[in-house]
Amino acid sequence: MSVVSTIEDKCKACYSCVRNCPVKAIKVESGQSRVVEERCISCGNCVRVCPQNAKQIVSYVAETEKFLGREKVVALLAPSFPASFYYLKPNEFFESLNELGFTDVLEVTHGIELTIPAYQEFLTTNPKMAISSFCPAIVGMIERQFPSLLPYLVPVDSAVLAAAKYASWKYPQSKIVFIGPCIAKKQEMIDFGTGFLDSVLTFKELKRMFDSRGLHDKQDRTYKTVPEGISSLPPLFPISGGLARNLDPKGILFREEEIAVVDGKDDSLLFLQNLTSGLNSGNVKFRFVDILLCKGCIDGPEMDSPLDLFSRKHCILKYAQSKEKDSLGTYPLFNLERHFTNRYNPLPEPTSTEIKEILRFTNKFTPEDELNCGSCGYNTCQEKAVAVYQGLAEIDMCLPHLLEQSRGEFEIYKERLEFKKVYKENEQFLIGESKSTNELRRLAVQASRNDANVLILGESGVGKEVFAHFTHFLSKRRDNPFIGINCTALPETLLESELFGYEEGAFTGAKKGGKRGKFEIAEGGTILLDETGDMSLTLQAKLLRVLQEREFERVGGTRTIKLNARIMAATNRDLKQLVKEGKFRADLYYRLNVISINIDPLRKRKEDISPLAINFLHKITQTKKLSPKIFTEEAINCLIQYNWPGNIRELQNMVERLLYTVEDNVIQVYHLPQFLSSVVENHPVTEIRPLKIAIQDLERKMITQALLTTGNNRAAAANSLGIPRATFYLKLKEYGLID
Ligand SMILES: Nc1ncnc2c1ncn2[C@@H]1O[C@H](COP(=O)(O)OP(=O)(O)OP(=O)(O)O)[C@@H](O)[C@H]1O
Repeated sequence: MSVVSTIEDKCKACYSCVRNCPVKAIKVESGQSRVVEERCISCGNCVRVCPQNAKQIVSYVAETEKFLGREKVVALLAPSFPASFYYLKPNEFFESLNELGFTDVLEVTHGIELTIPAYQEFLTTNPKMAISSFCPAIVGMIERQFPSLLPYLVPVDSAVLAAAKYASWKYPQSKIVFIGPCIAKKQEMIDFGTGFLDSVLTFKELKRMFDSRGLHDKQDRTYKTVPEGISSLPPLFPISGGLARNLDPKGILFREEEIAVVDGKDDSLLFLQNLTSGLNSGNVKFRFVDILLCKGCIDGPEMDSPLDLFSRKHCILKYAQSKEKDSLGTYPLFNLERHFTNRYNPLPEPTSTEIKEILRFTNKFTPEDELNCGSCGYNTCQEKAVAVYQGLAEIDMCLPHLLEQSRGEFEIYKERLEFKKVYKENEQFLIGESKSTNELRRLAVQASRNDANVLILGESGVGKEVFAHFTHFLSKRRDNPFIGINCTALPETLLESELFGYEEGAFTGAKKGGKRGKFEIAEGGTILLDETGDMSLTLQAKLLRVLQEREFERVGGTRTIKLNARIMAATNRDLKQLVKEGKFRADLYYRLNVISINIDPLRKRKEDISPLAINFLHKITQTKKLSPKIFTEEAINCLIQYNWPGNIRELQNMVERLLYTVEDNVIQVYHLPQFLSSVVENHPVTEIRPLKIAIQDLERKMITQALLTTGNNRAAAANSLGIPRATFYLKLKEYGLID
């Protein structure tokens, strides 16, 4: 259970908590920051810095109020109280506690007296360095981030736990309530305090309780006698270095230069990092490290004091002067032994390629683009990219990027329009880095310089239409329409009227005033006859005439219309074979085949897979307004290894599916469907998995094999599989093999 949580309505995603969390325990999800329990050390920095008060700490106030006034209750008082309740004299403060229902007051300083001998013994018997374990946030940090330092933590109870043991012994049948400035003590109670501590209140919570009973107004009251539990040891340890002074006031255990006094979250973190590497290289000379995550307990997150640190320290010293004793009291023997747990659970580290990929999402392509402004809560753009990879940050949480997006959308649009005619812009049509795609680019540029007919061959989904479109955009026809028409999708007569148009009354159901056909609509532009191989022989003859004469008539019309469109044709069928079989006119074939382009299947140009997948990820994310994601290198590897029978279309559909189904920022191998991940993992065929999925896999394989063996003849493929053509089409759609 985490002692800190977020009040969702209040969190406004300012990332203050992200910025101030020393252990990366804040995760931003859907614009809300939440505490990651396993990583949190309960230091309370997020509570302290949240401008919206959106972080709340677990409260035991209600529970405590239930036993106050009804049972014997001991207030176990942290020694920093004079700096928080500076406006009350100690006796007035004790009196207020008494009026609230506390029957006894016992100072945590007793815990110091109890633990000092154990610390001294540890230091005397252990020649190695020792790190104080009083600060629960530091212990939490070492357990989670610096496991190699665990053996150096002094295995002795904290002063609070020792004092709680003493209080339980001294006041049997009483409830023990620790009151202090620390949030991590709440976690310490949950983890170790069972049987000794019944509640933990913070100074802030206590003040609210005082307020509700009007106890702050009652000053100048005197406690009848000094409470029995008041220790006479000067309580110096809420001040940085105080423990070391309490521990070895005469400098017997260690020399001044052998003590490291460290405080504050940034210094502590840096110190522990340096200490870890120093120990590795044998460069550490300290005997004792007195370390606190805050700048002393007087800087605790729940001090609730307007005084500056110097004044707080002054309050403590003043109170300490009222204590005269410099020798320790005598106490019964308690078992103060303590164990620590290795909670180290490192987050995955991205490769530099993965970091680059994440940075691209917020338009950071070069080191100069990385502003390192810190507005996302991370010191550098690279750090933030790592957090994205680790699932702690969201890809688009970049203020300059969001500003640029909203401010610059219009400008960018304008700019794009201006660039429309420039080759560079059009180049984006054809994504891919393979030799084969580069060659396609070259051929497109070449083809764009003339008006010759183009025949584009290649398996289904390889990008034949994309190529045609690209060539059109490079040509001088670019400002006129590019019209694609699928010749298999329509029955013969409908296709004819779609291509040639029709006159009014040409057939039953013909529109009034007739209709322009694609040849007319494409005026000045380009027309792509897709799947030409499936055209009927009658239509082939009509098409041949158009290509020869460059003129045509509408269906039912007599007026001759000049063709002013460039003709391109595409097919996934083997046209030469169809010619041999008498299914495709040889003369039409030669007419179309002036420029012939053969596009390789995706499995033969693997270098294209990664850029294509990444490009689809970006495009689909933007157009469908989905949350951005990246692939791990291993996941991309799986995509590369697979042979993509449905080619680029299949890849595109797969990326879209993953964007919908994967909730994390990063698409990992285990998110991929089995037929993709197994390429890399090499699962045995005998592997037991859900039957439905196994059947789907097999079905998919059979379909792609049928397409391969029939030379992409869908009717023949359906026939060989023994299923109706309509069902076959549905299956192709289901497996992303057609749109
Ligand atoms: N080089 C490429 N860059 C970006 N996207 C591409 C590329 N090639 C193909 N695509 C995408 O893949 C899908 C299929 O492409 P296209 O329709 O051009 O293939 P095709 O070979 O004409 O298919 P079919 O034979 O089934 O008509 C489209 O969504 C297209 O945007």
